Amino acid sequence: ALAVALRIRPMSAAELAEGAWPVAHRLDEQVVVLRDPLADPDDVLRASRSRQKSYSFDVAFDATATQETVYRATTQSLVTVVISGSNATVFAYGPTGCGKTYTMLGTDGEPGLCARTLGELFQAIEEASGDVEYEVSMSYLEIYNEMIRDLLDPSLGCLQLREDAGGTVQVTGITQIPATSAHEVMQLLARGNRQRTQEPTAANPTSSRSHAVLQVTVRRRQRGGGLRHGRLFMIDLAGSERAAQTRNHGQRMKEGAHINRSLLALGNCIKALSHRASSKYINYRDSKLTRLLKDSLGGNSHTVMIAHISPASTAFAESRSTLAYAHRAKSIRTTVRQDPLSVVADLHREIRHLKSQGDTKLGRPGQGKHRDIPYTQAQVRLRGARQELAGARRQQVAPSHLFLQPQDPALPAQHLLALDLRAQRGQQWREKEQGEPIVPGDSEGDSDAGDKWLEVPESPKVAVARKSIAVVAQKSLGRAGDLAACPQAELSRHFRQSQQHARRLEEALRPWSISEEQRELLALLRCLHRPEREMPEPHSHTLLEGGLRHPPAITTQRFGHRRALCARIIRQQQQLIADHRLSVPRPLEELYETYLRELAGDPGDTGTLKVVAHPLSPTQGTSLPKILPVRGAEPPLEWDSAQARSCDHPTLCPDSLPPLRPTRDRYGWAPTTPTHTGLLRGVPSPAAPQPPRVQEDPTGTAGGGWVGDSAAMPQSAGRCRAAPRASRAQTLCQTSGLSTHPTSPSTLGHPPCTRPSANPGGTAGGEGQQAGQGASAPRASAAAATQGPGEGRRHAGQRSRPEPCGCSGKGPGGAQHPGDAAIHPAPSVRMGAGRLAGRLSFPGATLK
Ligand SMILES: Nc1ncnc2c1ncn2[C@@H]1O[C@H](COP(=O)(O)OP(=O)(O)OP(=O)(O)O)[C@@H](O)[C@H]1O
Repeated sequence: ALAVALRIRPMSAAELAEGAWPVAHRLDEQVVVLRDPLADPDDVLRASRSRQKSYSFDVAFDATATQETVYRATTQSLVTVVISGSNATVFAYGPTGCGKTYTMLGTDGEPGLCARTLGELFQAIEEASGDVEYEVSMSYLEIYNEMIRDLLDPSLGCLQLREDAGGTVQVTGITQIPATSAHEVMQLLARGNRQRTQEPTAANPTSSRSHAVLQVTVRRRQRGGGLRHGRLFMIDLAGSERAAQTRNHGQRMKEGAHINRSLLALGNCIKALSHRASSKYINYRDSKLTRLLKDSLGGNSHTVMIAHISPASTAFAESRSTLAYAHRAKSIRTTVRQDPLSVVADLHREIRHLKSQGDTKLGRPGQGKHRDIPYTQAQVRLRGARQELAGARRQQVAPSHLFLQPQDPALPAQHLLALDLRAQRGQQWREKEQGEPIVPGDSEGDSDAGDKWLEVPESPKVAVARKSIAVVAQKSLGRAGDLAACPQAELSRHFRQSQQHARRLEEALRPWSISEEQRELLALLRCLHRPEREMPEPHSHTLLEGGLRHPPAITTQRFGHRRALCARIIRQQQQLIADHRLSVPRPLEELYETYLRELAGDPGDTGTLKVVAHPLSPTQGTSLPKILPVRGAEPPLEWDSAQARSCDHPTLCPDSLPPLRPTRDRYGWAPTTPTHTGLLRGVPSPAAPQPPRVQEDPTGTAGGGWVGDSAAMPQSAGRCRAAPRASRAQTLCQTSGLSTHPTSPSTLGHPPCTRPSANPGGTAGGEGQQAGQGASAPRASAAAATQGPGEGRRHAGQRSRPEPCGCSGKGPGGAQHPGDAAIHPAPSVRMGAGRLAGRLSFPGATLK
């Protein structure tokens, strides 16, 4: 893009004399603010209008900026551009008397951009390598009243512009003076300036009445290479002026008109170039200035425009239009093209250079390569190495292919078949047992199926399919015999070997006279192949994961079996609950909810669930009771849930799930009714339900603690409630076919045990609270549960101290010590849904 800089000169003496004040300020390195001096702060009608406007540029300078600063920020970079053979342009633009000539030419003490640029240009040429030759020449012209004059030889008169075949605009017949030093150029420049038309105006006593164009041409010739031309234009434009401001008449006025016309043409070009997408045609022909600047503006040049303004309030209008002009120029984009001929020449030279390098490295003379013995030898060795590398690569890749083969291509088919079979059996069973219409994917129905569907015989079609899959699997296993026989360690070793082999080959190639590029290529190839060694491992992981996601038929079968068992357990428990008209404790509801969600695969509802059919209506039939979400409803019954709450979800702490079958050694519970030999040992048969009995409190201080007993249960502050709990447990065990532990405190009169209180604040309610306070009791239970199951059951406000507890180390909740449960799962169902079933069986056997 065209780089645009803005320079604000200091206030002149004349401006200060006429009482002007500064209205243009540099805000930061790029932003300039112009304040309207006529804006009346008391004008309420224009109060909302902004009285100042900011403009941003590539770089902005104020009065404090030195010539050196301006040079470094704008023009210095162009030196390298020009000596490398490209075009560059720097031009000063602005109203008359704003410092354009000062910036470009400067003074003796403060030389301007021209002197500095030329000084650095020659210095760079001097420092350039001996391979490159430079020739510098210069021409200096002015465009005065639309006429081109040679400032180095004014006698030539009016010169003409023409475009050469390459589209470059040239001034015919202009004097080109070779220069060998900056000093020489500056002398020529001074000579030309003396010829430049300069007249005093009211605005500037040394007003330039023409556009001055210094053209420095640098011819760059690379030894053995092509020739390049770099051109540097340094243009000091005449200042735009207003007749009223300059108070010009006659010739001055005519000059001013020409100046303004050419500047207007320049402005139009800038406008058109800044909207290049919409305006395809750029009219450079309106003035000599724009024709000359065609390359600089329209492309093929690195161009810098330095706009100048006065800070004075009296120059506000000119400053505003200049800022807008320069701001618009900022959006011009230029594309620097290189001389195609010189580019081609450079490329040829590069090719020759590379060829000669290659010849030297391979020991091959430029001519007669086939007769050269070292070259032929190198070719043979290279061919051999190539073959060896290819072999190594094949070896390296082969095991990857083995890994990539699926373990058993028939496996997916088997899975499909198993799923189909399962669905088919479920369908058959339901039709037979329930006569229900079947909804595909009805998981609840599947659960209900129990293990009956397992007994449905396999259809002949499925059996045939299974056999054919087995045959295919056998065949494919035979084909992949190598893989099966080759353990992973062996394959890894194989990879390492081939990798080492490749490295050895690479080492062997190193002393050869191969080029740097070839060596780099080899290294790259090795890097490319390396990941393949590591690839099989993640891939095998993926395969393994896939296998887990699609478990084999046997796993599916097992899972179905467990689910069926689980459903049976739940049914029987429901029967038990219904028969005894027991309320469902909240943890059980939660577990049940989790269970149903697992069945439905829906992690959604978290509301409290309530068994609708319970406790008022006994569970009917064999189907699961319907459970509806009841948000915010308190569970109707307190329940010692410490253990259950300590681990709500079976998948989160599966190891703490209570076993279904009571074991004496761990929990102090043992079945006393060996007649029940089903999966739920100790659970009374639903066919012969016995109502739960309320055990009399041996101490006579509390009721049985069962729901509904709360009214009858007096508060018993500070007393351990383990005894009635144990009594209830005992009662239940009697009714459910379980027996209390022979050494249970409830039967042995509470052998005291000293346990540190886990509830120092005494926030957990005691059993008396639970039983006697109805709905508030579960909260206390929950609080107690947070302190560890089986602990902290005492009344609120009870002080923390070791105290005798009337339990046998199981906690006052009777059977509620960690891991306590009345029913233990059979070993075969202690996984997955079976575990969940174990949790569900828990309250049924420990009910008070
Ligand atoms: N940055 C500056 N620092 C100090 N003096 C400056 C600066 N810029 C301009 N001047 C002074 O302002 C006066 C006018 O400057 P100059 O002749 O360069 O203006 P100009 O834009 O070239 O005017 P014109 O277009 O009429 O030729 C000169 O006396 C010059 O020394």
